[in-house]
Amino acid sequence: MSMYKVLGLMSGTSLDGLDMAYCHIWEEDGHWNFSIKQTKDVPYSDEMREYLKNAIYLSDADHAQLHKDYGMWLGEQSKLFIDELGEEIDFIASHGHTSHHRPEDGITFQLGDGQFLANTSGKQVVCDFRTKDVSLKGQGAPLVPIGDRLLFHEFDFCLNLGGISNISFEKNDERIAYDIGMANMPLNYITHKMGLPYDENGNLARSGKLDHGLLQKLNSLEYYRLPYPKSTGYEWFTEKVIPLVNASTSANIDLLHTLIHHNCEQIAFSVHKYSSKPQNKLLATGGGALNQFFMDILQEKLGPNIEVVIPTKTLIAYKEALVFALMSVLRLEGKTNVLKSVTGATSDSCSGEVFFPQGS
Ligand SMILES: Nc1ncnc2c1ncn2[C@@H]1O[C@H](COP(=O)(O)OP(=O)(O)OP(=O)(O)O)[C@@H](O)[C@H]1O
Ligand SMILES: CC(=O)N[C@H]1[C@@H]2OC[C@@H](O2)[C@@H](O)[C@@H]1O[C@H](C)C(=O)O
Repeated sequence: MSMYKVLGLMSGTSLDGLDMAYCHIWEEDGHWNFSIKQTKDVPYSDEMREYLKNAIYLSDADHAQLHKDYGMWLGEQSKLFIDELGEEIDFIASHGHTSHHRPEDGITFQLGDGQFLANTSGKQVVCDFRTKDVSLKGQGAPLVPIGDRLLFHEFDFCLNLGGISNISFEKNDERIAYDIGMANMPLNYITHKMGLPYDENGNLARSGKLDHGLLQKLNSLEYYRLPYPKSTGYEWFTEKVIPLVNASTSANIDLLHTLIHHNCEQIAFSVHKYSSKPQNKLLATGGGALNQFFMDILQEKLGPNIEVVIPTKTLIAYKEALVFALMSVLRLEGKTNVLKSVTGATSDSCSGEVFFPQGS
């Protein structure tokens, strides 16, 4: 039995910062196991957040520069964390930060150059986990469901509430997953206007009231009627969601309240459609699981037959970094780490580019 010591790096759509999870991962009797040994969150400076957020609008030259600079920054942060750990690691698994995602045009791009990351950290790196799947006509997302299947099989549904919400579950022995819609992205859009990073615990949303007109317009968005496989991102949010939110004259707290109801209705719609047992367990992770009002409304909309399980804060915040660590192990063992049943690609794949440190 080999035990891998992996540093997983994730930068999500909420743009809070870099999530780092040092994990032990091993396979025993045909089952994958994990232990998250230590974690670190490096918040982005306002300047860096703006750069990453606007990367989609950069010129080719500036985008290439940011790719290299961010790769070096990831390497520096990894080196600092590894020094703090005081332990040797085997390799780094880096998701990077998505700047472009248009799978229908064959495009997905994660910032954070793997070679510069490897050179700066002095460690082997596995990164660029989405391109191969998109080249196979897949959505290139979500990727975490392979981890849901291999590490969290005791749950009927795995729901992640980051900037975007996504869900995964088994159906006829196949893993199915897709982005349901938005989660914290529009909530943060409103709280930023109020001068707050986010709505702690959902307290502001709880004090608001429902804007029925907005709820109905949001629920009517075409994306929700598309069949899976499907994925979404910042582009959909700016083009389709923001205009509806901006058109409402409701107070900010009412918008927060309504957006949470809307999210939970869409999640409940998916879960009810695909639940096949009398009693089901749903694992809720991502920052939204820390929003108590969100969790209360979710449980209310799901009803008593679906139990919402909220895990430790470590798993809530670092599950995605952990799964990219697992994906890198699978990549180096030459095993499938991206499922066509999830992404709609023409085949499963063993995805990720590998870089070895160069120079001294
Ligand atoms: N205590 C809290 N109360 C309410 N909301 C919270 C709390 N903590 C975090 N959040 C929300 O969760 C967000 C971060 O979630 P997370 O880190 O899972 O997103 P992400 O990984 O960037 O997104 P994605 O998975 O879509 O790429 C914050 O921006 C905030 O909106
Ligand atoms: C293209 C891209 O970066 N997509 C992210 C994003 O953030 C959440 C959702 O949209 C999901 O599709 C994906 O991330 C997670 C980690 C995934 O691939 O499973």
